[in-house]
Amino acid sequence: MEHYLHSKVPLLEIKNLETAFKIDGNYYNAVDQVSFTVERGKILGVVGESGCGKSVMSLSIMKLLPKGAGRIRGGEVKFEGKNIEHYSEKEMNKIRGKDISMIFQEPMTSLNPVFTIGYQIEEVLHNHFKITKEDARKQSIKLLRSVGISRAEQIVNEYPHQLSGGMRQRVMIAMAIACQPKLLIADEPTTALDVTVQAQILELLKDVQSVNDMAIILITHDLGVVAEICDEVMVMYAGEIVERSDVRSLFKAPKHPYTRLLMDSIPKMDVEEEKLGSIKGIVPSLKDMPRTGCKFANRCPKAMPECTELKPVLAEAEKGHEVSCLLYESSKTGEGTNVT
Ligand SMILES: Nc1ncnc2c1ncn2[C@@H]1O[C@H](COP(=O)(O)OP(=O)(O)OP(=O)(O)O)[C@@H](O)[C@H]1O
Repeated sequence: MEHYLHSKVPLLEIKNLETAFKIDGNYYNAVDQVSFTVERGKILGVVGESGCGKSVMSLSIMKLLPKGAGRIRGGEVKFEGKNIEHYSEKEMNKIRGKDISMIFQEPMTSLNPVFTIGYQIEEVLHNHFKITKEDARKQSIKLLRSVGISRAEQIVNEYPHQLSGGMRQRVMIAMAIACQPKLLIADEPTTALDVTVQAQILELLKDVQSVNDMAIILITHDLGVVAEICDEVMVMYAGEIVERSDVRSLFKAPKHPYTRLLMDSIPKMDVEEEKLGSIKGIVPSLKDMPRTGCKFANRCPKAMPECTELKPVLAEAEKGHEVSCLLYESSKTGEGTNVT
């Protein structure tokens, strides 16, 4: 019975999250009224250009916002049904690395250059488990093998600078899964790598996800990456979710003009490479964010006069497919159309 109840609770549940930064004495929201859930064992892609609030959102989940500058000022973050708001730093440290772990774009900044790879993985194990030095060493070699590093016995004695970028990212993944977390937050894990290595790392993430039955939040500016491995996708613009659905229906019929533009900028094999920069204009800074209407209106090729006045609501335009855009009736009323 207990197991049944437990499995009904989403792994991660975010409700109306608002995270703000203090600029010139005033707070501005970098994450604005964001709500979503992550189910056990699923991969959720979070996509959007630079400055859309993807990283701030994940730092909010981990309670790792820069002290003094950023704070969660509304909403809640529940992990396995428990609100983390009142967790102390000590309690959060128990969760970080063990239940939720994180990998970043550039492993060189997360790996400590003065310690060996083995030492760093073993430290994660010692932090969370009572384990002998010998067992920790065995375990770290096993972990390195599990992420496709064949020379694991040698690599444990090497330093980060002795490895290639792809190898360092594998090491980061080994560290992140060392305690078999229930949730892995991967923030642009392949951006710094060349295309072939990118594909290998994505494949590896998918493998470790299924072996460990972890959930993953994969943050990226690249919808192509989402198509590769995600189950669901959430498109963010200027701190808000503008579209959310399962991957298949998003790619089959993207609804938000922003999502369509992101899709047009996925590099195609036979067409000269275009980058995300091809969307006209830039994400406004927090201080310059439009205060009324849709935040994307001034860059939107489909903008109508009411778009700068009326705020669209994220609502179901089709079953399981939500969008926040006044082109859809559901976003005007806030009620799903219940199309089946
Ligand atoms: N420490 C900070 N102080 C003030 N503003 C910040 C700080 N960190 C982030 N921001 C602002 O919050 C907004 C969201 O930034 P965030 O880094 O989450 O975007 P992102 O979508 O993750 O982009 P990127 O892909 O470049 O990391 C941006 O306007 C950014 O300038």
